Amino acid sequence: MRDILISPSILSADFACLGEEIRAIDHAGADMIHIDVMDGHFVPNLTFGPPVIEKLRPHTKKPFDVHLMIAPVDPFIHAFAKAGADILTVHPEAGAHLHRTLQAIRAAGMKPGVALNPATPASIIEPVIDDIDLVLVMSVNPGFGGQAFIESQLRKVEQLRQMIDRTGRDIILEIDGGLNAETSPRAISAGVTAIVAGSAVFKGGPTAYADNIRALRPSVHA
Ligand SMILES: O=C(CO)[C@H](O)[C@H](O)COP(=O)(O)O
Repeated sequence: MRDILISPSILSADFACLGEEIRAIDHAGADMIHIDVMDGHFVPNLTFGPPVIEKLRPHTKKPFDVHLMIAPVDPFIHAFAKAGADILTVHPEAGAHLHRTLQAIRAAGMKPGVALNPATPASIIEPVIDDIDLVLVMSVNPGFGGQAFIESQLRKVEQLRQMIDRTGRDIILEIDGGLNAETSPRAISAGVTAIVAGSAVFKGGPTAYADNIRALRPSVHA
């Protein structure tokens, strides 16, 4: 049985009190904090950048799992490292030099990750698999919380599970979009080791967060 990490997406948190929200999900059992950075160009939505992340950093010791939905990425890598990102995940669709970007993320002291849009094949990972610590399968088109899970992404998870197992390395296989108590066990059975969830964690307010996180982490034998 694999340990499953739960990484609540603060996209669904109350932006007026993000520090309190992060403390609440930390105490409720989150393993990482998933932070969605959107630029209104690579995706049709806007969130925030390094200055906000830097202000959030003192609110928890849990890793900041930062998903960049921005293009270009390279000019901002050092700003995210300085702000306190632990994992920095980028899209191959966002730039021409994925390998160079991943090297720069590691050189800046962070763990590099690659995110795959629903229409991007698993095979794009092959040439860089030795350079990454995380693969993020987007099970919705990125940009918004609360969308329906795209079933075809489970097949991609199975393909990536085999590719990762062949490396013998402990690469996190994460899925994001439409995860809830029904879809999460199926993603875990397909081979993910980390679940990102926004609306399913933040629904019901802080008193519900612990139960909501527990519901995403059933015991599944892999
Ligand atoms: O990256 C994202 C959108 O681009 C979000 O993390 C994701 O959609 C989570 O939201 P929900 O769990 O409500 O589907």
